[in-house]
Amino acid sequence: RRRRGELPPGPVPLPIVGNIFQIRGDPHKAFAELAKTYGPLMSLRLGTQLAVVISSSEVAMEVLQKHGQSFSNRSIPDAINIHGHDKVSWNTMLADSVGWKRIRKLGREKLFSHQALQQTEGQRQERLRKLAEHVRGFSERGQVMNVGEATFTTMTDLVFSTLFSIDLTDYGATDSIANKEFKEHINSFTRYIGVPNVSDFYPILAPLDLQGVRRKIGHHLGKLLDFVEDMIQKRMRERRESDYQNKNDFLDTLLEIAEETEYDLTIKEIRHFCVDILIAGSDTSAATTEWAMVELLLHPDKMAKLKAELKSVLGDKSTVEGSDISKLPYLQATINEVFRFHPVAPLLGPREAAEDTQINGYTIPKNVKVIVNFWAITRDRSIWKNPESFEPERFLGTDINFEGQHFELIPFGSGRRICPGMPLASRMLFCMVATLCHNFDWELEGGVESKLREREDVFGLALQKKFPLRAKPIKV
Ligand code: HEM
Repeated sequence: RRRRGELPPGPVPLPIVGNIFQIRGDPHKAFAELAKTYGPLMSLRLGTQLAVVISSSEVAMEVLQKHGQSFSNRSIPDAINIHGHDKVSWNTMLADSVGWKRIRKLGREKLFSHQALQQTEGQRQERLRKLAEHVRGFSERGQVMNVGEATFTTMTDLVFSTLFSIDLTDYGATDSIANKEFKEHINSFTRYIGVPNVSDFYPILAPLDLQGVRRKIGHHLGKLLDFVEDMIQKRMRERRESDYQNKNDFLDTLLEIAEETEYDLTIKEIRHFCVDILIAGSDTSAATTEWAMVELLLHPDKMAKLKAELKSVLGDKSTVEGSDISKLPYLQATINEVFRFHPVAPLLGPREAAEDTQINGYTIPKNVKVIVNFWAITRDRSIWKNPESFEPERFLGTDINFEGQHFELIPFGSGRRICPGMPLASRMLFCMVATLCHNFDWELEGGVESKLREREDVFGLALQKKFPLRAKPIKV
């Protein structure tokens, strides 16, 4: 029995800095190391701020599901408090606000439902066809290609075309300058969001923005907002023309909704909402695809099994559709294993306690930051045999999936705040990996040394590869 109000155990904090110096290197790894001593429910003091870190699937279920109501708000980094983004962003709005409930409903019913995704399937098929064509060019010239760059471009393109029906590589100027700039803004945004910020550890210093993180984020966010504003204004002009043909993309759906009264959606909200989707959807999906290709290239036996399955199900078809996925169990097992082995959001989206809550006899006080260390769960030996090796077979014959009910595999989070883009992300991921593996054999550039560095990553909003994957495609 514990005293009411007793905090979860944790390392003794030093005056002023708290436990900051015990979090060296990547935070997910440092938290997992500390949890070996202090357990799966641990308190840390980061500067003046108290945080609670969860490191087991059982406690994750308590927090995200059983007490989900109390932990549905996000902990908002100071750097986001710019351009009014924190007030209207899907990611930061309070879970009991009218705005957040409305945007979730809209996502569920109008954008990411099975029917809505069927409507935008054509857009994605076209992008996948282009990807296959692009890779074929390299195979015909016998050249090594930057697979990471191609997956990022295609994923951003897939998200972009689902939103705006525009091919990012053709947008704007005669070459792909817009594409490069766009990538640069998304990459920089996600990189700076991952930077430990003094303003978050000592909120009293936040107005000074000592590291300039808010200013830098503001620059990139501003560019993305301007970019989307152009899209919206252009589309609104087009929609006023009498012969306008509906493009059936997210933007048309959102503008239609804004014209109705049921959702009470404003153009400003649409602007921030589209930027949220571009940021949340591009890097995460692209990094996961790149990690999938890395592991398949490092494991030729798994690649051979996958190719055999694709050949037997798809035959001569060169692209894969959403409806094919259920017939491809080894592909599903491979993607599950990639989500486990390389979780691109290792700490999910940090939450904040809305009220004092009792978990396992300890008290998590109101307003405290709550971090679920999904990475620690993916390395938990009591759940996974040989967690340090890549084995899709571990998922064959099990009913474990990533949809938020199996707490040992929650790459998209769980509960009320689960990733709304999961149905789109998983479709894009399955189709892209299948397209790259079904149509080509691959040779990894470099020898053993390059193989060792293939798994090095960089922490940010998405856990990215440190060195882009380079390999030679060979047309089959
Ligand atoms: C592999 C791809 C992706 C991964 C691993 C991923 C992961 C996540 C995670 C872990 C969260 C926080 C969930 C939680 O707190 O429980 C999240 C939130 C979110 N994701 Fe994703 N995501 C992916 C792709 C996408 C895509 C494609 C979109 C949109 C098209 C998207 C839109 C969002 C949004 C808007 C939120 C904030 C939701 C809210 O706070 O209500 N994500 N995602």
